[in-house]
Amino acid sequence: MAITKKKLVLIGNGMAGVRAIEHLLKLSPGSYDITIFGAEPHPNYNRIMLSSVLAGGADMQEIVINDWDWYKENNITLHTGHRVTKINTERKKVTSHLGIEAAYDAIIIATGSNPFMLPLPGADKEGVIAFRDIHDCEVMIDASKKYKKAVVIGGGLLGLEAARGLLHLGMEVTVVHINRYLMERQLDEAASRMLQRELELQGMKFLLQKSTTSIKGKRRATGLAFTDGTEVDGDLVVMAVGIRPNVELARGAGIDVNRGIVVDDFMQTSVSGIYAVGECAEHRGIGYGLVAPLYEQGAVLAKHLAGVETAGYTGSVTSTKLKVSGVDVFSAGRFEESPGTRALKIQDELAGTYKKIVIQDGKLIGAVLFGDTSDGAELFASIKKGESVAGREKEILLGISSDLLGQSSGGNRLEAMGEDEIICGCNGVSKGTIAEAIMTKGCNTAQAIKSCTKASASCGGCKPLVEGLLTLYAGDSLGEQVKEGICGCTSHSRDEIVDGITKMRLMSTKEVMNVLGWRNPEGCTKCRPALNYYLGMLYPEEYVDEKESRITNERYHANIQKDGTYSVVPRIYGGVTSPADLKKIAEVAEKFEVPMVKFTGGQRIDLLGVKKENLPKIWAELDMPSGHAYGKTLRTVKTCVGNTFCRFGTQDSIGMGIRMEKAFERLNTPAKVKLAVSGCPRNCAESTIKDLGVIAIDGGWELHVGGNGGIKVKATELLTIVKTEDEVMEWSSAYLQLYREHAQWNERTAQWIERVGLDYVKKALEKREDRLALMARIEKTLSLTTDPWKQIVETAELRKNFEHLTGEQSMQI
Ligand SMILES: Cc1cc2nc3c(=O)[nH]c(=O)nc-3n(C[C@H](O)[C@H](O)[C@H](O)COP(=O)(O)OP(=O)(O)OC[C@H]3O[C@@H](n4cnc5c(N)ncnc54)[C@H](O)[C@@H]3O)c2cc1C
Ligand SMILES: NC(=O)c1ccc[n+]([C@@H]2O[C@H](COP(=O)([O-])OP(=O)(O)OC[C@H]3O[C@@H](n4cnc5c(N)ncnc54)[C@H](O)[C@@H]3O)[C@@H](O)[C@H]2O)c1
Ligand code: SF4
Ligand code: FES
Repeated sequence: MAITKKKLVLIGNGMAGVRAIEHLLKLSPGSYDITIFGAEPHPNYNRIMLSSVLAGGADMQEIVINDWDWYKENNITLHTGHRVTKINTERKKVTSHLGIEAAYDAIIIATGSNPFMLPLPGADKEGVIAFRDIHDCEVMIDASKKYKKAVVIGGGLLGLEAARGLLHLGMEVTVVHINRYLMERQLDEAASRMLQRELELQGMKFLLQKSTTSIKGKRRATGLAFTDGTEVDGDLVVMAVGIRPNVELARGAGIDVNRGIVVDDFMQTSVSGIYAVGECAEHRGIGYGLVAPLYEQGAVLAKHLAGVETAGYTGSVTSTKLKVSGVDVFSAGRFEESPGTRALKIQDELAGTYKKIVIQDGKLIGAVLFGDTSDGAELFASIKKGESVAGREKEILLGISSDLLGQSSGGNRLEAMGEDEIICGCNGVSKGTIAEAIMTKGCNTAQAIKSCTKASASCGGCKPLVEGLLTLYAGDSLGEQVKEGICGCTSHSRDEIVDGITKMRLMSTKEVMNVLGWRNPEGCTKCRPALNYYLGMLYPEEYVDEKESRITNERYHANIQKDGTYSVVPRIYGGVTSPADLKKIAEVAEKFEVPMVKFTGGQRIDLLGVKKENLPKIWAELDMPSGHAYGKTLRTVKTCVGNTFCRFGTQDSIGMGIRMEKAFERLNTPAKVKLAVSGCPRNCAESTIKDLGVIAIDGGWELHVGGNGGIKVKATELLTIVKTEDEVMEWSSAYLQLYREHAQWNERTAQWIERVGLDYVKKALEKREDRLALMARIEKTLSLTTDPWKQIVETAELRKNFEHLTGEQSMQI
């Protein structure tokens, strides 16, 4: 007797529903007769990637998840362009708006959400749209060809991704946000302000704390009017103010509906045989608006329908990553402080990074990252795991918990993960799938894994984990790593850019961006200072430094402090001062009422709390060179007393240090450079945690390189041993120039040497002729430098400009 298959109807051909079907087909192939209704006229596609389509990072073909053939191959009856309007629970059939009927034994409702459209006067005008599907995307692309100005209402994830896409399409974009700061559902205020500054640099405009009252225009929208009486112009209005679960169909069928369709842990609704997954569902009072939890729901439902034992769905912790090129923002879990939680934060204005972690009962429960999101995947894994991080909080904050992935708790966490555990939430790719791609399909680069499994193809947040699995499974046979651009504005690597600049003799940042095809023609805070550095390094004589491409502190020649004041650190060669200089510093501190005078770790004197307008006056009165305590340049040469006074000293460390500092001061370098000279191996100047540390020995000097005493403490490695002070200068010059010519911008010597290997450095410096050539180039560069404080003090124009800059501008790079 032929067994009649059960009839399963999926309503909604979107991400969550089709995902459940994919799982079901794997778990129990052929056990159901499947019919799918989809209101959109397309096969199943990756909605997440619409942002990338708009921003030029992907085309429509690339975002299809399952093409038409997939439905045929799996014997699925597909009705696209058919909106189901009725579920008849008595006769057990569904009907579409065009009259097609399908009988069912089981139904999955996966109707997603509707974008919330503010019920404003004028909301029905032409040019007012949401951003939800391919059609909306096409409308925006068309509008950008005819109109100039766009307004996006809503500064959440969707609004900002829409705005970035519209900028890419050449429109002027204003984002109107109701809150005090952007993305308040994912970020705290500090991260949000940094994000806003970065997006402003990309050309986005913002109107915060604005409540829209109406949409202006006759037939077509021409702008918005606000409650405070102000207005903004715009020929395209995109509403991105949140979503509402699409529940009307379920409600009409008598299914229990709250905000979403109420489901139990097996995605079962209040009506037997009818299930719901995705954004339309409400589980334990929560409706999710991100793919990762919806895919988890789909996996549970598929098991349940296939009769495979499952513990059920218990809810998800979520993480988000804004998909805007040139800006790295990550948020996970409960990032807001509340009673009983402890928040630790670290902010580096210079590098433009911010990190916040939130801890409760010794466990990590939330995190916010800006500028550098490389720890995101690991932090998220720890949050999900709910493991104790007690005693490791500081390490985690500073990113030196070498192995949040778990080595500290015995064995690598990636190794310990189950095959079914999800690595890429956006695409629902498990560890097992990636492992199989690496081991049986020869995918030995992150790019190959992406093409093969789609892992890391959407927000990119899982990339560190994918790379971790590559190392785990491919080990030594790792192929060429994915080609990464220096930032989201370009896919060119540092070496390709430097090569391009040299071969085509490109002479300005704009020219580089144009000729090398930057995706974002304005560049961002990562690439602009980097290009400025590379051009200055390659053309020391011809290139005119672009002040506007420098970070704030370098433009002001002082470090901005948290209260907006600055710090002044004069150059004190080798840390050796004189009564006359000390008097001068004291008088200046008194006269300008400097609130704090402090000795720095690098043996300098820091005048803290100086008002911006007083900077040139203080520099004039001090009449001392800039200590460059603010720049990517030589900071200090720390010295011990050496054989001049110390009974252990074997050489004149003070003399050597002063000679080095006088030689290399004002040198632009990829990242800050700190030096030290110790008079004997007791190493009182801490030479072994410096970028270049010199240690005197009997009859000579040891040169140590690649140390770091900052966030990631690293001891130096021995480069060479020399006999004379002249040789110290020759090797130091050659080493610093090699670093200048080969490191990536913002890469400290420690990271550079870790990347290229000490052997590479030794080999490049072993021949004297090579050292002399490098030395000649550094000397040329050094001969062209001037003291910036002196220059500003002596140039009325520079001084005037300086004084006229506003506080707001000072916060931008
Ligand atoms: C531009 C954009 C970017 C995003 N980026 C991210 C991101 O980076 N990360 C992330 O996690 N999430 C992101 N999201 C959210 C994510 O896309 C959604 O959470 C996800 O698509 C929801 O899946 P779903 O299946 O529940 O709904 P959908 O994917 O919306 O699918 C529902 C489908 O059902 C159809 N439908 C509705 N009613 C009926 C009916 N009565 N009959 C037949 N068909 C019907 C709809 O037309 C739709 O095609 C983004 C969303 C957008 C719009
Ligand atoms: N990268 C990602 O993960 C990503 C990208 C896009 C969309 N999404 C998802 O898509 C869904 C929709 O995104 P969304 O950004 O629209 O939703 P959202 O609810 O996260 O954000 C909406 C924003 O609009 C603001 N807002 C509300 N009313 C307003 C008004 N009258 N005027 C101005 N601003 C107003 C809110 O303050 C809020 O910040 C969400 O579930 C989101 O998670 C995720
Ligand atoms: S490093 Fe040696 S020479 Fe220098 S102060 Fe210490 S003991 Fe003296
Ligand atoms: S988690 Fe977003 S692409 Fe993998």
